[in-house]
Amino acid sequence: RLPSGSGNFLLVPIPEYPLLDCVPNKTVKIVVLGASNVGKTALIVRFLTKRFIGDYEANTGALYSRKVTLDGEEVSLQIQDTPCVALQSLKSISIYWADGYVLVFSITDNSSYRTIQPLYQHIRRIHPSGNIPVILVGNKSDLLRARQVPVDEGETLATSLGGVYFEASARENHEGVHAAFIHLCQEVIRALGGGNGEKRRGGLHLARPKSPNMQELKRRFRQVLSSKGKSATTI
Ligand SMILES: Nc1nc2c(ncn2[C@@H]2O[C@H](COP(=O)(O)OP(=O)(O)OP(=O)(O)O)[C@@H](O)[C@H]2O)c(=O)[nH]1
Repeated sequence: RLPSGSGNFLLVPIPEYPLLDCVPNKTVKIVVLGASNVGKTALIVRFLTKRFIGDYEANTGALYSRKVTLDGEEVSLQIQDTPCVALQSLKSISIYWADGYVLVFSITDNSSYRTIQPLYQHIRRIHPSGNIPVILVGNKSDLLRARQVPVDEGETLATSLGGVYFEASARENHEGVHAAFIHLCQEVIRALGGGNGEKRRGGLHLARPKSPNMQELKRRFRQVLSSKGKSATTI
């Protein structure tokens, strides 16, 4: 369990905003999926607290709820951590509920990379008609000597899933993790506010360019990155 005497470990559970405190009609729901031990919980905690938690209680499938500011808009973000990936057990986890998915593998574990494709197929089955926003995260990028999955394989896989690939280290830094989650949130907002039909929700009116193009997306992404020091989270 928790090693004693280390100031680097988060010893208290992360408090959640009560769901009632959510920003009305502006909720982004994200599920984090991947094989066991790839760092799903560590990534979520790093994103929400900027801290790395080492060893801690087993992942029980916590739901984290936070307010974040995206492009000047306050949004309630709900992130579901999932304890395992056995496809049959996914049915019992509320992944149907999600607006977007973070698919995580560890760059040091080829088998975790191979779980991504079947996981994605499962997501497609439950969202057959929609372009459901997905990102692929290769975690543990600090363990370069133990790398089993080359960067280009991550990129190729992400492209085939229709998403973007991020390498990150929940252990070493906040930036890559932050960039990945913020990118997904923006994709979700675009999908919810746009007209893909399946996921449009009544009452959700988020500012978005009428015809988003790559230049505009890059500009907004740079904006988020340059303000990262000010923290996009409200915790
Ligand atoms: N070196 C390194 N270790 C990491 C990183 N992220 C997580 N870990 C370690 O990997 C182990 C697994 O991390 P978790 O966050 O529990 O992984 P998980 O995917 O939530 O695991 P499950 O609860 O089994 O689903 C822990 O010992 C973490 O300290 C990372 O970026 N680099």
